[in-house]
Amino acid sequence: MSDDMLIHFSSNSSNQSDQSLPTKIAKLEARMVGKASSVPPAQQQQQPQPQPPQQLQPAWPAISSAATKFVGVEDLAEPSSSSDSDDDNGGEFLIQANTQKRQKLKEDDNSAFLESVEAVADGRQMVVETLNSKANSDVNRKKQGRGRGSSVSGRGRGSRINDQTRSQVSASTVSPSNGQLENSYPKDSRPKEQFQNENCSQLEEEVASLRAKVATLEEELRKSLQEVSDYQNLCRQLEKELKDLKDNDQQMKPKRTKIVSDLLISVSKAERQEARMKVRQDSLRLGNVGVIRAGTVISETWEDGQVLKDLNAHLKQLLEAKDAVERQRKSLKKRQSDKGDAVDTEIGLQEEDSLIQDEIYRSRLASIKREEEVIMRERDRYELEKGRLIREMKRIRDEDGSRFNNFQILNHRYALLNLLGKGGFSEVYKAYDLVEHRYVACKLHGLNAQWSEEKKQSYIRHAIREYNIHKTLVHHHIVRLWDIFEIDQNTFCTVLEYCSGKDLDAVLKATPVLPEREARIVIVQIFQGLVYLNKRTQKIIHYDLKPGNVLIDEFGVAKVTDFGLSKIVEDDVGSQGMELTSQGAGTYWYLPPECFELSKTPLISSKVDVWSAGILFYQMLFGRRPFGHDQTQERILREDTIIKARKVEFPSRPAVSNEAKELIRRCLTYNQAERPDVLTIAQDPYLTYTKK
Ligand SMILES: Nc1ncnc2c1ncn2[C@@H]1O[C@H](COP(=O)(O)OP(=O)(O)OP(=O)(O)O)[C@@H](O)[C@H]1O
Repeated sequence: MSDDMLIHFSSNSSNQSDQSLPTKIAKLEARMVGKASSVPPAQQQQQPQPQPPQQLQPAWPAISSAATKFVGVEDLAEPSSSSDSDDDNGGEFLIQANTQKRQKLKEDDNSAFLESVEAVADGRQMVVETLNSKANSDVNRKKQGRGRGSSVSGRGRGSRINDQTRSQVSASTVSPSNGQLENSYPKDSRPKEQFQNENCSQLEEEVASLRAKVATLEEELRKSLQEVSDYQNLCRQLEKELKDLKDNDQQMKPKRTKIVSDLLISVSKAERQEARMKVRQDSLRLGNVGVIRAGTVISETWEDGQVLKDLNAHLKQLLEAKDAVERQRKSLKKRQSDKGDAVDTEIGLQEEDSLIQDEIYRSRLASIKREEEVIMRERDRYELEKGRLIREMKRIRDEDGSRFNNFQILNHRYALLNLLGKGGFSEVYKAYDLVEHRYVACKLHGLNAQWSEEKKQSYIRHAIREYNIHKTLVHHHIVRLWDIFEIDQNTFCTVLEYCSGKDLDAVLKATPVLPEREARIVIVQIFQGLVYLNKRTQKIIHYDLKPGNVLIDEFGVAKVTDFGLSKIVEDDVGSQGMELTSQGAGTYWYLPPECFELSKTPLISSKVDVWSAGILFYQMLFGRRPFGHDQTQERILREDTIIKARKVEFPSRPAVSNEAKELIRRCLTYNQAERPDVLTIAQDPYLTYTKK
């Protein structure tokens, strides 16, 4: 690291330095120890041999040589004959040379003056170089002492010092504009020796400051190295801690899983207890299932609870009161007509009495009616509660009868909690995924042990097909399917995204009519899911859209589920649609007329889902289905109810916007060819929201 840093420093400085610095340093070193310059032999040959002072050439050529060099300050690094031949007494030679030069100056003022200054500068330069060379050799010695000497770094620093010094020399001596002396060193007023000494001390100061900088940098480097080593130690320590934590985590995993599932189980047990307690309390108010025995046949019947009994008794009383008042009113009218032949004055009085009496009866009847309405509303509310109670009783009974009710952990990861509900061939449990740490819905598909092997295989094929379709669907308004696995020979499980709210069927049972605004946002979400199904490369017809297959979570997000009857639209399907091979399946109130076509195999498309969505929307708005609402599936089929469903009628109440009605009309277009498909109807302005 320290070497890198040094190389870095030196490479930076060498960018600005002259390239001949090693040569110069070598020369300076040679001067200092009195040896020959270490420049390459070829270069040495061209240079004049050093001469003893008494044999020194007259100053003029030496000065002129120095002056030639000084003119090009950037060329200072080039070896000159005078500087090359200088030893440690070089300063002295220059003093001599300058003395001669002063004489010459008198003869030639301008040129000689300039040359003199240049020679002085050259002398300074040499002193600088000598000092720098010393500084460099100090630094190098230090580095070599640490076994990390680098000629590159030594050169870099030296060259930088030289560059700085050179630029100072040039700046202080010659004006770049006119080449005239700026006279920071007066040529005649001070003796040369003093001048040299001043320069020397100045340069020594610089060298000292540079040494101080080097020392600071070395100190910083030492600190950085210490920091690096500290960080490395810290890293090693943290790595070890992380590894320990991971090992610990691995060891703790089964324990943690056990704690989580135990907690979940105790919460679920508490919920089960609470649910049963609530059912018991509600049964007292709302009713219970009783058993009727008729000979050997035992059947179940519903017995209303006290609240409903009281309400019904109250209603009966009101009815009796109403009958009584009406009877009184009738007899009053009869009396009036019987006394029609009385005297005029009496008639006047009696008429007024009769009118008042009649008004009393009328008023009483109106008040009974009002009371009756209140009680009826209350009874309806209790009836809905009763419906909920009956469903909850059924769920509890199914849970108690389920073989999965004892909190098993399936597939080593899904902790089964409480039963959500039971469908035709499946039980859906709320469960907790101990790997992904989220709630899921585990749908347990049970094959009837009595079924033939062929039927079992067909059911499994069907479920795998559903899984393969469903697992590829990833959309906010479609319930995700996470997993599928076998439990035993007759049971397998699909793992679904858990929706914390209710299904739309339960919502509509609790509140059969939704305000238009709420119904609209539900249908919009359903259509968004349908659009997704129809924008995929492999288009899908859901085929079983009904309130029970729309789940609404606690935040009000609606999601389409149950792809058990869905169809993949193959690429080669014509514009009319694909053949319906599973005719008869589905929920008839929600299927379009083409699905009941018997004369030929019906062709179906996404327009089936458009029809079903239209029925759903109608039901949310008006509290009933538009076709065959009170009929059974069997009767719908027998009476061709849907085949006859040519036109949709709207009740006058509740009031619903024309846009909503128009959307329903479009969805329930009888003729399949004229009915818009999913992508077309999704463009309906009613199904899009824009900022007003
Ligand atoms: N992903 C889920 N999240 C939460 N509850 C669910 C989920 N899937 C189903 N349920 C609930 O489980 C119960 C049973 O669901 P299932 O789909 O088996 O019923 P179904 O639609 O009545 O039956 P079938 O599929 O035979 O028509 C329903 O009450 C439903 O609301």
